[in-house]
Amino acid sequence: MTPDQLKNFIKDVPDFPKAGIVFKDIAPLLASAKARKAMTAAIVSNYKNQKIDVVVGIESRGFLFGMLLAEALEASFVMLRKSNKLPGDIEKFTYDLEYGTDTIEIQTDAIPNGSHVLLHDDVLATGGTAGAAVQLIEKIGGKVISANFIMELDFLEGRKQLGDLDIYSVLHY
Ligand SMILES: O=P(O)(O)OC[C@H]1O[C@H](OP(=O)(O)OP(=O)(O)O)[C@H](O)[C@@H]1O
Ligand SMILES: Nc1ncnc2[nH]cnc12
Repeated sequence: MTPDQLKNFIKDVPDFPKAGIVFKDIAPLLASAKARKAMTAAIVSNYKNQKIDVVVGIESRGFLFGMLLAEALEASFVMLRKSNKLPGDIEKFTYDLEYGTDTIEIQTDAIPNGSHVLLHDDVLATGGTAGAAVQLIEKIGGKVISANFIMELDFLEGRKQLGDLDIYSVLHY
């Protein structure tokens, strides 16, 4: 499936969750086994020659394909969660969203020192979430080698929050 064909599985929902936001709903992509497989294959093929020890998925939509990618890449999977969800010692970071603020957390012992980490989320919008995620992962000893997204909202210039990090987004809007 080409990226243009995969775009048929992303539904635009105007004015959600706030007036003026066009929400990109991945529910049709999740519903189709064929589209899910094509999306996973597109991402995996981009990383086939790279050493990836850990896939970190961002709660909650980042967990969905994050786990499929970890499985396909035979990597570990680690959850980056919203506030007060993870037990034990944690690192946290508060950041701005396209529509509000949020805090993410990771367990301090989740990633062996120096591990090659692929960060995954469904959407790169303003880049606040992904930027916070990279800082948290590196603070606990991971080396983020690339960030990957199902889609990137180019007009919000989120990749500017990620410096010179390698970024691969399957779909662009
Ligand atoms: O680039 P940014 O502006 O930071 O926005 C991107 C983030 O926003 C959405 O998460 P949301 O907070 O809606 O949570 P969800 O995954 O639980 O639906 C999306 O899944 C990304 O994590
Ligand atoms: N417009 C959007 N659609 C879906 N998820 C998002 N996360 C941030 N902005 C979003």
